[in-house]
Amino acid sequence: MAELENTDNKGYKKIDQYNEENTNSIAAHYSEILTSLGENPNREGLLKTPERVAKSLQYLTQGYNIDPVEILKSAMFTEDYSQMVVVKDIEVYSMCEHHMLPFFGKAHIAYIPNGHIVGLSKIPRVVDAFSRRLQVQERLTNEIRDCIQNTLNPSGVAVVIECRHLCMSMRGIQKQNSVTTTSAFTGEFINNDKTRAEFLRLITASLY
Ligand SMILES: Nc1nc2c(ncn2[C@@H]2O[C@H](COP(=O)(O)OP(=O)(O)OP(=O)(O)O)[C@@H](O)[C@H]2O)c(=O)[nH]1
Ligand SMILES: [Zn+2]
Repeated sequence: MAELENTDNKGYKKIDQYNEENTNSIAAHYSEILTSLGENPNREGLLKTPERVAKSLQYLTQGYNIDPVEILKSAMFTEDYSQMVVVKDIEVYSMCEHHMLPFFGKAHIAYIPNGHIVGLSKIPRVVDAFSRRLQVQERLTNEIRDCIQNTLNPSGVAVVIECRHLCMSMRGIQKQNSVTTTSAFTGEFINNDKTRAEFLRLITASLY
C-alpha cells in the first residue's frame, strides 16, 4: 500500500494537508446532503461544514493508506524473551461500515515472542491503521491478530476488543450501555488454556 504524499514519516495524515480533489468532491456531496436534510448550506455556520466534514472523513479513514505490516517491520528486534507481552487499554476509534457512525472502546493485545520483539508503540499504531477504516468489530479484531501473527511470527497472538457502538445507542435499538466484546487468538492462546487464562487475567487485573 502506498502512503499518502501528505503524511508524516509514520504514515499519519498531516493536519490541513488533504488530497484536494477528494476534499472538493466529498464537500460537494455534503453540500447536497445538507440541502436534502432541509438545511441551508449557505448560512454562516454551515459555510465551511462540507469542507470540514470532507477533511474529517479523510482523517478518520486514513488507515486505508497506512501499511500496518511496514509499521511492525520498522521496529522488530531480535531478542531472547519468550514470555507473554501484553499491551492493554489501547483506545480504539473506528466507524461501523453499516451506518458510518463511530464505535469506540479499548483493545487488549498480547503476543508471545518467538525470536523477535516489536517496538511497543507499534502495536497501538497497528490498531489505528486498521480502525481508521470503515469496519465491523469482528473484522477489525481478526485483521489485527493476522497482521501481528503473519509479520512477527510469534508463538501466539491474542486480541480482545471492547466497544460501544453509537449506531446502537444514538439510534436504532437505543441501548446506551451495551458493550460488544470480540476476541481472536492464534497459537499458544488456542492450544494452551493456562496461557489464555493468564492473558485474560492480566487484562482484567489492575496494578495501578
Ligand atoms: N456484527 C456487527 N454488526 C454491526 C457492527 N456495527 C454495526 N453492526 C450492526 O449492523 C447491523 C445492520 O443491520 P440492518 O438491519 O441492515 O440495519 P438497520 O436497519 O439500521 O438495523 P438497526 O441498527 O437494528 O436499526 C445492525 O444490527 C448493527 O447493530 C459490528 O461491528 N459488527
Ligand atoms: Zn452501525
